[in-house]
Amino acid sequence: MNILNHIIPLDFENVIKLPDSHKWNDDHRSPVCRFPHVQVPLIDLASPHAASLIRQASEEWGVFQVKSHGIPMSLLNQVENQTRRLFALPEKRKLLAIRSPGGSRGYGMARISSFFPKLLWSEGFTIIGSPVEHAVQLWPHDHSSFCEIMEECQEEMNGLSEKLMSLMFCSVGLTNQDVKWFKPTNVCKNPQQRVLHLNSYPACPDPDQAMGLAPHTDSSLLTLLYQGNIAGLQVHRENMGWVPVQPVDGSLVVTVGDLMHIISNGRFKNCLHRAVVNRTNHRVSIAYFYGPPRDAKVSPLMKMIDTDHHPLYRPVTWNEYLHIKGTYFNKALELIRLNVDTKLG
Ligand SMILES: C=C1C[C@]23C[C@@]1(O)CC[C@H]2[C@@]12CCC[C@@](C)(C(=O)O1)[C@H]2[C@@H]3C(=O)O
Ligand SMILES: O=C(O)CCC(=O)C(=O)O
Ligand SMILES: [Fe+2]
Repeated sequence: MNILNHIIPLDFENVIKLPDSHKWNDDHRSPVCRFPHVQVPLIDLASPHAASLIRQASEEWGVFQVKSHGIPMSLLNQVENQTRRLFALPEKRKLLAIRSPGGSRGYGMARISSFFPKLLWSEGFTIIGSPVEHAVQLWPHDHSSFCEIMEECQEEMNGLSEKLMSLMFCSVGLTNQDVKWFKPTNVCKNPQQRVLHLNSYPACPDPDQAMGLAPHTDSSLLTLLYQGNIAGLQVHRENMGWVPVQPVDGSLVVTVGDLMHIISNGRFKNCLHRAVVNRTNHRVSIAYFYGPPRDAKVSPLMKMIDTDHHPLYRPVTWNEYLHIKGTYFNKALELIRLNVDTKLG
């Protein structure tokens, strides 16, 4: 298959029947959890117990939803509207901002697509740092509202990610000083660290055979996801299967990424998740990937290691890990795992 087939999405506007290239078989579309009462934890960040609830959710699930998070609903609505505005553009215009092969920024199918035998019923747009360069191509005379709203979103999501990181550290007895590279400032100075990814899942003529976003874990420390009020995200829980994450008005989903799994020395679960599609509604979601400074080596934190808990992973930078993930996908963690006999020091 041509490499661009995994970057250029289908022109969904003009499709009335699911093409074979997008028909997934049952092995890939394993069913949802049989217990409807099983729900991803919803945590009120205003609660005095927030830190311990986050620890428990991160150890058991690797995912939770948060409310009272402080990001104004008006901003989330504007981000959703701008996202819909972008994906409603004609395919020809969106292709002006196409991601280059091997690149990370711009319009296209999610990078994981090339690791699966069938194509995804979705399109995405990744912003790293300033969105301006691509926004000018999309709206030559009217890009400023998109840029202002996306930049404000990056700033707010960065602040919330830092707050959640501090709570997670605190919940396992760490202070911010225990983590050399973690310097919460509330203002994200390094543009490379502001990764915002917009997802679009058009209504699908045969949702049971299609896949919005195939099962994956995120490479980040944490991912914040706004999914509006249309369901589609499912998380995998051992012994239960795929659990749908019900949208809760104004709340955000927080998933633990691979790098958090590494620095917690396996204590926090990295969350395997996927997105399914539906017949009637065009769903969009907005993901903010929070990671360490690009050149900082991250490794299991000293306080997570003792004679019973040897370090499980070697040090990696976020850039290096993204490269390994982009090449080996779900084998990436295995490839940086240390031998069980490796001793401290
Ligand atoms: C920082 C990043 C995380 C990401 C790869 C990227 O360089 C930019 C896009 C991100 C994304 C979004 C959709 C799912 C995902 C697995 C993918 O294919 O591209 C993630 C990547 C990731 O977490 O590895
Ligand atoms: O759209 C969703 O619910 C999931 C998005 C996601 O997993 C991602 O962007 O990494
Ligand atoms: Fe994801």
